[in-house]
Amino acid sequence: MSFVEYPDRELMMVALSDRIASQLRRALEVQERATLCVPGGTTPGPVFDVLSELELDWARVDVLLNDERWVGEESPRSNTALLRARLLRNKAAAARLVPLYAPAPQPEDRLEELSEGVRSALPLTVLVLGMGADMHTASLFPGADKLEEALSDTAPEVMALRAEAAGEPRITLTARVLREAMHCHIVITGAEKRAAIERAANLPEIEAPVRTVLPIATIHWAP
Ligand SMILES: O=C1O[C@H](COP(=O)(O)O)[C@@H](O)[C@H](O)[C@H]1O
Repeated sequence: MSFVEYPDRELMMVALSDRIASQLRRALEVQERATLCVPGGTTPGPVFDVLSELELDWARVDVLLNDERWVGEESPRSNTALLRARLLRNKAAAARLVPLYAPAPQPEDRLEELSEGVRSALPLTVLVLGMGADMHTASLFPGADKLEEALSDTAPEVMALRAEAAGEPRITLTARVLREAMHCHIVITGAEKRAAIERAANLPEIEAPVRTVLPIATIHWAP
């Protein structure tokens, strides 16, 4: 794992956006399409704002979330709504959204069709992950009901998980899909998350799920 420390958040968001865009551009020189996989939550909004304005052949980019909370887009907790509002606009409006939510009472009701869409966008060209202070990444939460399977090499690409800390049911890419990404970035802010990621490096994945991607990740941190 490599660790990049920035003096402030604004600088980090601009530098990371540039790096993501150049990795996508390079991939598009040698392949027809590229996939950008991004987190939801409170951290990535400013990266989305910058990225959405960058010059790129967005029409050849598939955009996919790491995970989704099982809520409709009218909910302020919808990661898909965040994507539409902050990333899939300006120049990036031409990108294709690979959905990780479809209206239904439970994620299992739509799991097969959503997984099929995800499979069509694999492997991930550029993976950007967030992390909670509890060391979850995507929706791989410590204590989640099917975490062991979701971390295994034989997991399906997408799973529905439930965890007390997660609130609503979740749908998430599994660890093996994350680990197969060509480029992997983790974006975190603040002292609490820095301490958490340092702790994660010495814990088993079942206690610190983010550890599963640390060998391939570049961590971007700002205070
Ligand atoms: O629930 C989630 O949390 C993590 C971390 O979010 P943050 O608000 O602490 O930045 C996020 O990466 C994940 O995509 C999201 O569903």
